[in-house]
Parts: sequence; C-alpha cells; structure tokens
Amino acid sequence: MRIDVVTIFPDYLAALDLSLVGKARTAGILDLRVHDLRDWTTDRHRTVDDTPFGGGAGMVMRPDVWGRAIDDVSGLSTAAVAGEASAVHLVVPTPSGATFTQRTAEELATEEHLVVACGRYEGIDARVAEHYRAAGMRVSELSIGDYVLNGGEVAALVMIEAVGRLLPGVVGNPESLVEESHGAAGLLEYPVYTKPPVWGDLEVPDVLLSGHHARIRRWRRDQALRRTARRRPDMVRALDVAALDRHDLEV
Ligand SMILES: Oc1ccccc1-c1ccno1
Repeated sequence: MRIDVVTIFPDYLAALDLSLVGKARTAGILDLRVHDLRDWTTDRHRTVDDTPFGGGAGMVMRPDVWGRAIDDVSGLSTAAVAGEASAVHLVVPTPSGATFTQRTAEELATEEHLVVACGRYEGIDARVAEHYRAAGMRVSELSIGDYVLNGGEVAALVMIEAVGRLLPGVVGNPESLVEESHGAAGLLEYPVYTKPPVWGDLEVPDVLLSGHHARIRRWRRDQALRRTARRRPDMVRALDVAALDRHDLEV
C-alpha cells in the first residue's frame, strides 16, 4: 500500500518512522510519503490560505494549492484521462466527517493508494472534495471523534496507525488482531493479566490459571460482553446476537 500525506507540518508525521508503522515502511509493506503543502504554492510567501467567502473568523485553505498537490501525489496530473476512476482514495480528516471506526480502517486497509489531506485553520475549501469526487476519486471526509483539534495531522497519525497495523505482515501474530476491542465479535476486549500471579493484595482470576481452555474462552467472552455492556451500551445494541450464539456454540 502507498500512502501520501500532505500537510503544512510534515514534522508532525515523524512518529510514523517509529514502531510497527516504521517497520512496515522499512520492510516495504507500506510506502508512506509525507509532503509539505507549501511546495505547491506559487507566491514568495508560500501562501496556502485566505479569508472565507461569506465572512467569519479564521482562514480557509485554498483549493488551487490543494489541487496542484493532490493532482501530483495521486498521479492525476499525468493521468491520460482526467475522468478515469482513480486507484486513489482521498482521505480528508475533519471534525465534520463521518466517524472513523475499526470498520473504516479495515476498508481503507484494502486500498492500493491513500492520499491524506491534512487541513488546518477553518478547513479546506469545500470544492476540493467536490472536484475529486467528480474526477472519479473516492473521497472520505472522516472524524476520529467528537472533539476539535488544531489540524488534521493528529487524526492522520491515528488513521494511518489503525490502517497500517492491519496490513499483512505488519503485526507479528495476526491472531492478535482477531480478539481486539472492536474486532470481529463487535465487543470490547476482555481484561488481560500477566506475571506476577499476586501483586500486593490482588490476584489473577483463578480460571486463567486453570489450564481449562474452553472455560478460559467462555470467561473471556463473558468479560468482554460485561465490559461492553457497562462501558459501551451503544455497541451492545448493534451486536449480532446470533453470531455471538454461534460463537458460543464453538466454545
Ligand atoms: O478537529 C479537526 C481539525 C482539522 C482536521 C481534523 C479534525 C478532527 C477532529 C476530529 N477528527 O478530526
């Protein structure tokens, strides 16, 4: 997979040189390129924004600068036919976007090429998303949660980590992806324990020391259900109970 990130703060994305995503880049699993939006400006002040039409506070990022940047990194500037459906999926982090979830990460992890446009100020001129949708590109305006950040870079870090770790070969044991919170069962993960078996006056639940794997699986699913019901009742309502029952039969 290739991911191009365009931002006015490229250093913000330095964290992606570290840990699993960094290893995926070194291994050639993930081709991640970070670009400075100002490289596509044409004035000596390298201007990327201007005042909003209709008035209001703050500044809006210019469509012409973003257009040159996205055309370049997506290959559209050299595409034979501008209208051809692009292999690129444009991701625009924004507080006004659809919620980015594990399902979103799973879908994006199947893409060939993501371009992530990190906006700042009051946002990116709305015509940018409109233009690329009309050009046949899939465009997803996504929020990582109901709060406001100063820019899209932090959201980009979150999304790229959530997507990158799903790529084949990135996580050592793919099994570990199955039982995570928000995984296939649609539950939060059960509580985990390791040595020492007694820490102060706190002990590890006996069932986990029993060696009885069927009981351990059942205990863990019960804990996941309880935790989900207590902390995320919204997820319980969405649960596919039939699937859980099928899972139960497997245990
Ligand atoms: O608050 C933001 C500002 C710019 C770009 C993205 C965001 C955001 C907030 C939540 N998810 O994304």
